[in-house]
Formats: sequence, C-alpha cells, structure tokens
Amino acid sequence: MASIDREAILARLAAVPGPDGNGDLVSLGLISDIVIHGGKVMFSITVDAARADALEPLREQAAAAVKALPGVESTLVILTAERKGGAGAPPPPRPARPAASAPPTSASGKPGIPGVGAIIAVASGKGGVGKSTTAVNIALGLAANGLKVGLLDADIYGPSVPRLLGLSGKPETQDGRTLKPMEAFGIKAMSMGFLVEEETPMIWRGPMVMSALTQMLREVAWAPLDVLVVDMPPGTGDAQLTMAQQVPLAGAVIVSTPQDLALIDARKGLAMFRKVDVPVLGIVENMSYFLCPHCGGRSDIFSHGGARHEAERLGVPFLGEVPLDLVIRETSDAGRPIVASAPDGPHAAVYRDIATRISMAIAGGAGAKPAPRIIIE
Ligand SMILES: Nc1ncnc2c1ncn2[C@@H]1O[C@H](COP(=O)(O)OP(=O)(O)OP(=O)(O)O)[C@@H](O)[C@H]1O
Repeated sequence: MASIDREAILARLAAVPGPDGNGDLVSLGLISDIVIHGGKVMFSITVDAARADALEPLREQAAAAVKALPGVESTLVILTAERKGGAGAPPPPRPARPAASAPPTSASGKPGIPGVGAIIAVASGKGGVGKSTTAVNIALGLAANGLKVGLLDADIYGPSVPRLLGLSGKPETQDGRTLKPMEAFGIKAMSMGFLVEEETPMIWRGPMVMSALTQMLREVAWAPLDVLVVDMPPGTGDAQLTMAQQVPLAGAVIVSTPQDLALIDARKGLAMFRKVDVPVLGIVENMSYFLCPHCGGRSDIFSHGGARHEAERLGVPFLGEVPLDLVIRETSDAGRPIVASAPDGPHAAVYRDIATRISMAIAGGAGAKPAPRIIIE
C-alpha cells in the first residue's frame, strides 16, 4: 500500500473552493490537523454552525478529493464549528451524515441514532478502577437479558475493548463510508483500537477527538440496537465533559472502587454528568470485596460498602457490587469476559443483576430532561 503523504492531501484540499466559493479550504485555514492511520485519513473543516447543513456537499467534496489519492482507503471528514472570540458555548460538531429518519431524542436534547434505543455511558472519576471490564460485562449482561446491545469504546487514548472482547482485525465498510461494527459474544462493538495499531502513540486535538467519536457514533451501522453502552475515557476533565455533552446520552453509570480516594473521584464523575444534565443511573462498586481463589473465603480488603453508602448519601441508585476476583481479571485479559465465558457462575449473575437495574432505570424515564448548553472557558 502506498504511504499517504500529508502534503498530497493538502494539495487536494487546496483545490476545493471555500464555503463561499472564494479561496480554498487550505488557504482559508479551515482544515484541522490531519491524522493518518494506515489507509484512513481524518480531519475536520471549520464552518459556521448555522450553515452546516448547507455545507454538507462541501464536506463530501473534500472527502472525495482525499479519497481519490492512492493509498487512501477511507476518510473521516467532519464539519466542526469552532467558537470565535471567547463568548458563548461551542456549537456541537455536525454529524458527518444527516440522520436518515427522525431519531429518538436523548436526555441531552441531541438527536439520538436512528434504530438505537438508549445510549448509556460507563464512566469513572479516575483510571484503573475496572471501568472497561465493567462496561464490557454490563453490555454482555444486558445482552444476556435479551437486549440487542452495542459497545462503543470512547476511550480513544487507551482503547481496551478489542482486547477485552478478544477482537482483532479491521472493521469493513458497507458503502465505502459506513463502518460495520465488529461482533463478539452476540454484541456489536466499535473502538479506535480497531482502526489504529495498539502501539501507535496517539496525539489527539479536541476537534479530532470529536470527529472520531462522532464517526464511531453516527457512521457505524449500529441499528437495530436496544442499548448502546459507551465506555468513556477515565477522569472528569474538560475532554470527558465535552464528550459527555456530545454523545446523546440517556444516562450514565459510574464505576468506583471502595477506597475513599476513588469515591471522591466518583463524586466528581457524578458532578460532571449533573453539570450536563445527564441522569446518573447509578454507581457500581468494583473490586468490592476479595474472593480467595483457594478457599472461597471473602475479605473486605478495601472497607467494602463505601459506594453503596455514598450512593445513598447522594440519592443515586446503587447498582451492585462486583468482587475483586482473579477469574474476572484473567477472563478479561484473555478476551473472554466472565459473563460470556461463565454465564452460569456467580459473577455473571452479579453483572446481569446490574444490567437489569440499569434497564429498569432507563425504562423508568431517565433521560427526559433537556440539557442546558455548557460553556467551557
Ligand atoms: N472485579 C475485578 N476483579 C479482578 N480484576 C479486575 C476487576 N475489575 C477489573 N479488573 C482488572 O483490573 C485491571 C484494570 O481494569 P480496566 O482496564 O477494566 O480498568 P479501567 O478503569 O477501564 O482502566 P483505564 O482507566 O486504564 O482504562 C484489568 O487488568 C482488569 O482485568
């Protein structure tokens, strides 16, 4: 495969006229950083938010110009509207393709994805609490309860869903544009990890993160799905806040370990979703207690119960506690998550119960309120 030259891409884009027919996309400074991964080229074009629909042909023209280059297998081109001058909230990026039919509207007031019932985020205030392991097993628990489920790995800095589901290879495209999700254990999955090599250092700028996320949401053949579980990046910084605002979420699940510090971080996670008016469906306590693989004995090594107590204090549902057990780690790391590999075992039952509570919370109307726009200074 011919390697793709950034200059060649810019040359192509320099031949595409600007939004008003004057100048060109490059000399007008409308092209973001260009990210090239294998045969995939990603960039965004900055436009006036009010004209985003009218400028869809411009986006298509730019994508076609780059796609025609040797070695380019697919493109991810999105119209973004950047805030100018400091006042007001940034307008949301435009989906690369308008929805085919009127999609459901989410808690956040943003249009959902046609054919996808509810989108829920699994988040944690800090890294390493087992968020991805929990997200995967919750997704499988929802599927075991009879739902059609997808899993979107939004942790683009450290995607772990391919490893956790034992998936490798690249997703195919349906029509040169829409990606077919990968499938494992009866659920659909999409991750940046499928699109880039695991060892590739990734340097992302805000607009690129949004482009990647938007494509994984809107340019993947997810439908039909009852629930799309989004594994969020850990933490509660601006990136997560923006992401939480961009995804049309019905609700969020916070994963915490029992330690005090993790709980403080979990509180930050809660505050973050409240800020963008996404309902918190509840807290899961992971590594809640230790089950000895030898004697089966249980020890509460991290003063278990902290998350339940905290959930009660904060008036948030407590969704369940998952033990710290070697078999959960081993199955996760081997790409055979416990809910799929030991469906009749006690851990699968714990995750299925958590999934049931989540389904009830969604059915109970979580997600009815529209979100206010947020301002990130
Ligand atoms: N309940 C559990 N029992 C035993 N090991 C667990 C449990 N939950 C997660 N782990 C292990 O802990 C490690 C971290 O888990 P995971 O990658 O899911 O965390 P994370 O919060 O998503 O991390 P990151 O913030 O790095 O994305 C993994 O090796 C995983 O197998």
